[in-house]
Amino acid sequence: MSSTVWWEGVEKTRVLIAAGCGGNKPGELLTLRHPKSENGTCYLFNNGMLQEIQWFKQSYGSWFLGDYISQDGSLYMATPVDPVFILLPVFDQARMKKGDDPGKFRQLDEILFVEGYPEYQHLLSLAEKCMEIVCQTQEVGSMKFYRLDNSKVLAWLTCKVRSLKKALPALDKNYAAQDEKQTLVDAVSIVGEYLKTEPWLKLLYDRLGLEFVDPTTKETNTETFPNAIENKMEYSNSLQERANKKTGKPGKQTKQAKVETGSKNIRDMFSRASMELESFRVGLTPTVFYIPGFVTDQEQTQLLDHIYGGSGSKWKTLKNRRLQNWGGMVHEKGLVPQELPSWLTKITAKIHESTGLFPSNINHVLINEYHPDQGIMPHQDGPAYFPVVAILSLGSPVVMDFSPHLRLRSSSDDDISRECGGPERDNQHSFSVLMMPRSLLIFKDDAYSDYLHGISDSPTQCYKQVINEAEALSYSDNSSGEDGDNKILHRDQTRVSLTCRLVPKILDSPPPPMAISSPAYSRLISPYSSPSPSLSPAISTSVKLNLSSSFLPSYTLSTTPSAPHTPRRSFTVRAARGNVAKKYDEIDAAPEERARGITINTATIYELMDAVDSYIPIPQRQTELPFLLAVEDVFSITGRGTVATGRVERGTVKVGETVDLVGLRETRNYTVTGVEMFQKILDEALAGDNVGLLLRGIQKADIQRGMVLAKPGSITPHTKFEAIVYVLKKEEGGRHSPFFAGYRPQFYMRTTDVTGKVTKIMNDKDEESKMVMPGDRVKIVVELIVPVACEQGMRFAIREGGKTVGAGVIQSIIE
Ligand SMILES: O=C(O)CCC(=O)C(=O)O
Ligand SMILES: [Fe+2]
Repeated sequence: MSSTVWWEGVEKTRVLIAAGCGGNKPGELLTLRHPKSENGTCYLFNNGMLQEIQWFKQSYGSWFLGDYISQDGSLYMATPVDPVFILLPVFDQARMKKGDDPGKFRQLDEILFVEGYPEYQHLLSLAEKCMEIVCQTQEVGSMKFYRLDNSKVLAWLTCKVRSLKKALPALDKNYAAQDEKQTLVDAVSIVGEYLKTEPWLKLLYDRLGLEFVDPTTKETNTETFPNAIENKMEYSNSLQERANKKTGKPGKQTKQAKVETGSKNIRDMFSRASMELESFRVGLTPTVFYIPGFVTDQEQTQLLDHIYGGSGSKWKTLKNRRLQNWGGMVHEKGLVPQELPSWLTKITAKIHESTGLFPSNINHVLINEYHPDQGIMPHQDGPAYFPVVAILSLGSPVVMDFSPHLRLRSSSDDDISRECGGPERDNQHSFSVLMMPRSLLIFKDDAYSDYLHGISDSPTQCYKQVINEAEALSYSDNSSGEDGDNKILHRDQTRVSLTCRLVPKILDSPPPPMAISSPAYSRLISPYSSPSPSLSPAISTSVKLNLSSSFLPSYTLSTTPSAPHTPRRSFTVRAARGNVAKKYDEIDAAPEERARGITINTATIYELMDAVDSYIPIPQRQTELPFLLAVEDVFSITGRGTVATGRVERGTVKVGETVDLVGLRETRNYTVTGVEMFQKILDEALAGDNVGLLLRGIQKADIQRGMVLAKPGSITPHTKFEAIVYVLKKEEGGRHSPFFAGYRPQFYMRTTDVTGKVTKIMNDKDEESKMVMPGDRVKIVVELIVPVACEQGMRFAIREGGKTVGAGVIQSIIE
């Protein structure tokens, strides 16, 4: 989905259409080197997505924006680009390869230190996520080192070219009409727009067995947005001239023009799918997508025929269901691959291409079969597949429950009354999804890492409170589940699901078996250790986490101490919605689950909760102070208005009250017209509550993370302050080198990073000093580039591209 936003705070207002911005966050403009031309080029970085900016201009035209006319009638369009292309030359250079030697392994922050281009540092976490696909990595302690690997780069490029070649005929008749080899050449030349001729493009031609064609004429046609470090939205007219000068070879002119219009679409296509995916997002947070009718009836039948058609030996019987494993064996260190059969690659390619979420083809599929009274225990999928999983459902519908990790609640007495969404349900953070046959469920990131997912083994399930009821039911021809108001689903058929994931790490052979196999040792190193029979019977522990509000630490937890001779405890807790007590240990212990890479180490969770509970005092809610909430996210709710979410840091706020919106822009005030907690409407919110505040008269674009909502007049925005900071040492994960006055890191203040400059450095005695070494504690003066709501005593972190390098507290406000 694209949205049009005003881009303010740059010298001249421009109109930019950007993908997936959601309208309220224009994102950051970063100046990076174009991967082909190496010229400084402006990219948009938003929501973890890197986008290149294209520029379109008509000879005459201006924009009418509200009551303002922007004379620049150009249209800037941001389209997602695979960051691997952009980072490739940087990683290439960083390995300092000479001749045939493979070069050096380097840490990400070193690699991204590009002379004259400090904004590469913003891509740190993105690089961490995406560059393993083209790098070899080595871990030493907590440090990770990367080195670009030519064969991986070529494999990745070949894959890009192949999927592009496959997609071209569907996009443009010209491609459909030509022969395959020509389409391959066209695909390479499109990909080549993002590659330096030496070495990549030549190597790629070579690998594909094509004759290398000098693509220099293409380079002049680049229409990406050029660099302007000081004035981000300035552009050079020469670009337009260049764009107009089509320098294609004579006779190829028409073809060239066609390829170019096509190529714009095609560039988008790398991520267009993920833009469209946005419309399938369900629930507010975290990231869950539900796509009804992902496969047709016919495709469903064909898949089931293949699943049941084989020899039958593929099925493995588990305790509570049957399972087929396709794609190879997953080990903690990666996948020992086995080719997927073509009927599976067909469906996985469809998932890969239409969602745009997997960096390369899905290579692992689990097929689970559930009879109506079978389910899967709450679990987390293994780290090998992080961060995304796609589950295709066939056969009977079912409800999948998600419950947050550290907040597993006990089998308290009201569980049964709660089971179907009774009024007392207080599981603010749990949620459920109705999975209809032929649908695709995708969950990623937080939903993958911070929640357990499971399916109860009850043949009837309640779908009253699912986050996707409308989406699931509107598409379904099956309304037999409706049972008055109770919304009970009768699972009267077998369900089959395909859990489709990508294991990026490929192993050549299985890792050697563990040399030491004592249970105590394996418990230390693996979350999957089996209980030793001699240590049973285990002691049961009752855990009561009272999460009546979202004020995190306000639970009580009582445990029956384990007897001294029983080092292992068993924990009996209830599934978030089930009325059947579950032994989570069963999952820890089940070798089949372990082999599947499922991880749940509940014992450690409870040990951790024990420790947390006895260690951290319950904080007092600071309800007496003036209200303040730091905005974490903003949503636009059709028909209702704009909702800002976040945790109330202090004070209280009631419906009808006026609040100031402070920071990043001029302070304005708005009326709170609604206060909501997870699925609960409230009259007021107190310090510690995680809430959404519905605000009157505000557009989504006017409010963003980093602003605060506060009692009018209680806090003001500032750009300059004096602070005491501690700069982390290298060993503490901090910088390796000193910094000087003029240093420009990001200051993480409440919910956002703001760039700022350290303008003055002072030692303990208030004498000005020149340099700050890692490990130093100093006083500094900071000037932020935008005003932020801040005050004396406020803490912040100093970060470089997402990595914390220091911490500080504001001593006094200067401006
Ligand atoms: O069958 C499902 O929908 C869930 C399967 C699952 O969670 C898994 O295979 O890890
Ligand atoms: Fe799972």
